[in-house]
Amino acid sequence: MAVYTDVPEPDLAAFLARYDVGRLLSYKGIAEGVENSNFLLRAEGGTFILTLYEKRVNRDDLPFFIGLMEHLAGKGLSCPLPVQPREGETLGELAGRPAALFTFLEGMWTRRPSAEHCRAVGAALAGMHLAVRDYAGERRNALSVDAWRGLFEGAGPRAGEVEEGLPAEIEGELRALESGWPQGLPSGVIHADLFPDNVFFLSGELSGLIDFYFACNDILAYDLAICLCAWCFEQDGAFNVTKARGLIDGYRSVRPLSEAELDALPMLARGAAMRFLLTRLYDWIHIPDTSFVTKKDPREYLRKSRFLRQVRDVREYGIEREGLPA
Ligand SMILES: Nc1ncnc2c1ncn2[C@@H]1O[C@H](COP(=O)(O)OP(=O)(O)OP(=O)(O)O)[C@@H](O)[C@H]1O
Ligand SMILES: N[C@@H](CCO)C(=O)O
Repeated sequence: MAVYTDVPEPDLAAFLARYDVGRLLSYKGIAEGVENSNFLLRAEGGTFILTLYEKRVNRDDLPFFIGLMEHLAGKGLSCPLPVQPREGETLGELAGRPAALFTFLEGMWTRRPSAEHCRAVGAALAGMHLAVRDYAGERRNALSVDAWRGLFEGAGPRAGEVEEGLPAEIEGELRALESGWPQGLPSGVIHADLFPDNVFFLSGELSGLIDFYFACNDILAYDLAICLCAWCFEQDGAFNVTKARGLIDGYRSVRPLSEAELDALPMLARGAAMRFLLTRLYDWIHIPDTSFVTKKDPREYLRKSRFLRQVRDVREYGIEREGLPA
């Protein structure tokens, strides 16, 4: 479970005294998530999420993330809004860690996304891409194509323990990605981790997006490619074209994709599968089995990568291109 840092009640009460939220009524750790410690907190002034930023999040990036959520909420996008203290910085310190308080977002994430969920996610992602066009913050994507080889080397020879022949297979795919990675496509701030557990639905409607802690500047269509990987495969590994069509058409209903973006999508999707294969592989090898963090299976993304490597044209995702038959 993701509560790495214990928070003694007197420390929390002192932290909360900076805010206009009244007295602390209760708080409990949230088991989900792996990066940070999150607490559900009830105070006289309402229900909030308290986040303590753990080691894997770079302190210098926090103003970018917090500013981004403030910007998005200011544009009417439903996401956690950092609560402003009466005075001082939004980002405080609690139990020796950087900490901030956020508004609570109603809803639940869906474990069984439908094509309609995918359409809603596509539209919300495009809405985010439009909303961040005038966000001044910038953050390099430390997990983009130029970082994958380092991650792979960091996994080391033990990658072969996950599956025989895996190092050679990754090496071949990395070369293809490094030489064929698209250039010059529209870029901006992307979410970069918009998996089902980061999208809330309420009564069938999308109620908000959370977890902006991988957000960075990169190719906009790469964000859509990440969603394609995360939302459009069934649990048995089969690709679902109806979901892919929903996702991409949902996106295009808000922000049209250029021909160049459509052409690039198959390569971007291969890259997305590689990114999550490699980060999962790295954790699989380096996080001890005794850790309380549930490690995610890299083989899921290996299977997705294998499928996505066969795709030659975006129409194989079930969508139509203007002027071209599907
Ligand atoms: N603003 C919010 N409103 C309601 N629930 C929230 C909010 N923020 C976080 N949560 C809850 O906390 C959980 C963990 O949050 P989050 O995904 O941001 O953590 P994380 O450690 O960064 O996770 P990840 O491993 O996905 O990077 C969510 O699944 C959700 O249940
Ligand atoms: N969404 C990532 C975890 C990091 O947030 C994964 O499934 O590998």
